[in-house]
Amino acid sequence: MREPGCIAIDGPAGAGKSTIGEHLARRLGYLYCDTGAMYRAIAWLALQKGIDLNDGPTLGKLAEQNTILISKPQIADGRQYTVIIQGHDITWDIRSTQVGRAVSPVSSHPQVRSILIAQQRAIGLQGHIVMVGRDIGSVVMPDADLKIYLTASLRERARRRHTEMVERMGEHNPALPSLEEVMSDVERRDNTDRKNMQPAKDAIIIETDNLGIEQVLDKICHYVEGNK
Ligand SMILES: Nc1ncnc2c1ncn2[C@@H]1O[C@H](COP(=O)(O)OP(=O)(O)O)[C@@H](O)[C@H]1O
Ligand SMILES: Nc1ccn([C@@H]2O[C@H](COP(=O)(O)OP(=O)(O)O)[C@@H](O)[C@H]2O)c(=O)n1
Repeated sequence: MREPGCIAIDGPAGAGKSTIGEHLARRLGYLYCDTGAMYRAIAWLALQKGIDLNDGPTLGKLAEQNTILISKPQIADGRQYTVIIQGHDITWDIRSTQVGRAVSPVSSHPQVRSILIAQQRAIGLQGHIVMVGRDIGSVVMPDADLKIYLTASLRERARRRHTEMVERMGEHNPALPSLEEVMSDVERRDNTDRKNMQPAKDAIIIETDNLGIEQVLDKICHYVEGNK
């Protein structure tokens, strides 16, 4: 079998898609594309412009009229990549709690999805890419050579997300949400995302509750080897 050209990694919030996806891309020398960052960028812009998050047509136009630039990190501050929209570096802004609460309603609109999915497909056609998100294996790149669906329990995913926030914001930051608040945010996002988050029928599902990052990576590399 030939080397996998496109590897799709899907799954719910906190399953490990971005971490595993970036490590895998680096190990294979592949491009890495985090499609969630694109939806988050549109959500951020919508919040900036005070656009109603239920207004699909206007949000679709916003996605159509604004280029999202995602490039290699120019700043060594722990970022995986740099996200720029309308000349603003919003790499960390898109990780805010506010954007986290807005992104699912924004991404639920077909007018937004059709624009971003077309852009994601164009990126995927470059080949030798690890693309992460919710619907990569099922919708964006249905012919992907390898489809992985990562998941974990809600509690574990909320714990991971909260730990990440403590590391980024500092444990005494007054803006730091509690683990319970993070868990309800993740659960709310799961519920809104559910429609667009069904694993592809040919996806390999990996439960990661009791697996460390390296163990998940090794599992996936085993499938990559098997795919060659
Ligand atoms: N298998 C794992 N075990 C423990 N922590 C993990 C695992 N996978 C990811 N993490 C950590 O959980 C947090 C969320 O992971 P991330 O890759 O951002 O998830 P997603 O992109 O699916 O939302 C990160 O801090 C990451 O280091
Ligand atoms: N391919 C994708 C990727 C993200 N999304 C949406 O964008 C949101 C943020 O995606 P993300 O990958 O950054 O979120 P995390 O899983 O990293 O928390 C998700 O909760 C979905 O609502 C989507 O609808 N389709």
